[in-house]
Amino acid sequence: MTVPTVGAPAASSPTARQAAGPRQLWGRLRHQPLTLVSAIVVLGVAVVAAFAPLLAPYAPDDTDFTAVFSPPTADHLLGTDDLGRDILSQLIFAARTAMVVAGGSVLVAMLIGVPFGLILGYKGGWYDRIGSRGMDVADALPGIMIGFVVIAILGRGMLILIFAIGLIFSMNFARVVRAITLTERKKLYVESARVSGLSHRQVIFGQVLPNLAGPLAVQGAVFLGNAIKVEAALSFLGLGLPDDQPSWGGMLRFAAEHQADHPLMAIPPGVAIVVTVLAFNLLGDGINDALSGRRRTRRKARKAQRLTLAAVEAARATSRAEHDARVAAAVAERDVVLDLRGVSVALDRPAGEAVPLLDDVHLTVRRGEVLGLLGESGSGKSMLARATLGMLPAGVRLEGGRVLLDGTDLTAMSDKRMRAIRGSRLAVVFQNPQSNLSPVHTVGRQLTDPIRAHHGMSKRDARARAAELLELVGVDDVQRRLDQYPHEFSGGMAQRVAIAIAIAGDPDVLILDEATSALDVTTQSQVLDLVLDLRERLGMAVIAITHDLGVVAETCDRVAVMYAGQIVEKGAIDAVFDRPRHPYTAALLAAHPAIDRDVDRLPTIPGRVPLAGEWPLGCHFAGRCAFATERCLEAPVALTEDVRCVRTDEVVLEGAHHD
Ligand SMILES: Nc1ncnc2c1ncn2[C@@H]1O[C@H](COP(=O)(O)OP(=O)(O)OP(=O)(O)O)[C@@H](O)[C@H]1O
Repeated sequence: MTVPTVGAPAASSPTARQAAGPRQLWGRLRHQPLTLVSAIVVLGVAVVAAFAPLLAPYAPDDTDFTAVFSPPTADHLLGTDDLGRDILSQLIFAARTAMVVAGGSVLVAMLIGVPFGLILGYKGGWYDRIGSRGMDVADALPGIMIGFVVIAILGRGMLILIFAIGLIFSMNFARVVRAITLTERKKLYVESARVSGLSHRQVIFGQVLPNLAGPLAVQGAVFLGNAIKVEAALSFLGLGLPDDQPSWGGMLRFAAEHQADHPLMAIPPGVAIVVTVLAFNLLGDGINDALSGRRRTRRKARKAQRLTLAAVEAARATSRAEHDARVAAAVAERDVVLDLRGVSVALDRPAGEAVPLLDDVHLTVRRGEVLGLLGESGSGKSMLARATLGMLPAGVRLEGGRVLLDGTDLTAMSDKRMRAIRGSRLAVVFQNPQSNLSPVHTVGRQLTDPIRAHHGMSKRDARARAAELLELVGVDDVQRRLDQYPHEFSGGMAQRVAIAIAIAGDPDVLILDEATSALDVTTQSQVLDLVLDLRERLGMAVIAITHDLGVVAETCDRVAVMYAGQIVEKGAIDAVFDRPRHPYTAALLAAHPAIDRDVDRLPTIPGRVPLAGEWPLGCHFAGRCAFATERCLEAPVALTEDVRCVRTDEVVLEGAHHD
């Protein structure tokens, strides 16, 4: 059902839109003279349409038989037709018809197309496959034919015309919205919204839809022009509006009938159609360019970083030593809040076989402790977090094991109950501070939404609580900050806001998925200190997922080292870092620079982490790890490269292989 669009711009993506705040947008539009002229023309047509009875010298159906087919005169600036009706007045009233039909049909197209595209893009899978095939079929039909059919069935009239044109364009909107939603749903702010416990409806319409405002504005402008074209075409063919309603297409049809004797009559409606359609298209193009323009590079010099890395490390080391002793004693006393028992996760390949992504992971986290989940890229850290949150990606499923939160098995819970758990008892903060936040909502709105969802507070109380939370995470001037958008926050401040949103539901466990990796070292240190402070004040457990041994050493009480979907070693920080028992842990530690180690060249781990599906079956460290002498020899079979190592509570030796 697509109608070819003359010069239709590609819809700008929300990501591009994110780069432009309202002021930046206006700044860019000001430098696009063609867009400004188009906007003035569109505005002019809209004003003429709105005030047609005041502006037109005559009513559109006023006849003057003394001035039939009059050329332009002082009384009739554009002349008259065969009944002596004033052409200028008809043109002005026809502008009103054009704007009403165009606006109405774009509204109808959006009402049908936007929810359809949102659902296909957000749900994906079968919804998307079936819906997309439906859109393909609709695309194969010429749009104007759809108009003919609707009008043939329902008859002629303004509302029917609006519905027919809206139907023609609805699938264009659906296609654009679906494509953008497919990208948006993978973004971290959508994941954050889901983790914060919002329902699918709230996420789709509250989070994703506002991000489509830019592309929809562009599409809307272009399709307003196209709707005017289609209305004119149908009226020209005598299928649009009834003859007593003035329309540019109807005027053209009349002019065509009298073309031989009065060739100039076609000029006024023709020019009106061309100028208006062109203005809408250029306006759409201009908005698109302004939305997707690159953010101007800021030339502000960055403040010199006064603290050297060594000074930061030294300062932290002193406070850490005291802190560690205090926390270690407290943690040992505390009870287990999260218990992962034999969690296995697999990816279903279309061919049928299942590829393991997590293999029999056992992990416990105590109340108030900070557990570091360490491992190279692809080792399965994020997948473990997702399995814990019950948010596995499409095609990936839990194959076995249990996730116990305070003794309750989350894997047996319904989707609805899990949504209530996420954001209230389990929370997560992702890596990129800005991507954690929706670019089109104020920080206040992003904080109050989960607060209201979980605590059922009034708007006013939720705002007061949001202000408290911002203060808690160290944001100043909170009332002003609540009304600001994420792009007005620095990286560190945005991450504080993301943490405030995560702790809004007073979670028992906060997962930081590389939450400080994108920050500079000073800001990283401040955010980590904040997390340590919060866990002491709120008593929550923290799982810090990271590649960074420094972060683990400074922040965590215990560490679990992951490799190829398994935990290969876990234990207290001092034990694992000072006396690694698994060769992979030892290699990882050796590859990390240390301030007290003077080496020309750091050792590296040769090879690469095997991809999922390529994991070795046997233990490749047989006889080489400290643990082998203690436990592996107890294995019931002779230990060879093809034999899996025995698993124990504290150390699992399995398939770590790097050559
Ligand atoms: N959506 C997905 N579908 C299928 N496989 C996936 C998906 N996401 C990750 N994987 C696979 O699961 C394995 C573990 O990936 P995961 O993202 O958990 O690693 P990670 O340790 O968190 O890595 P990084 O530090 O780079 O985030 C990898 O082999 C990866 O290719």
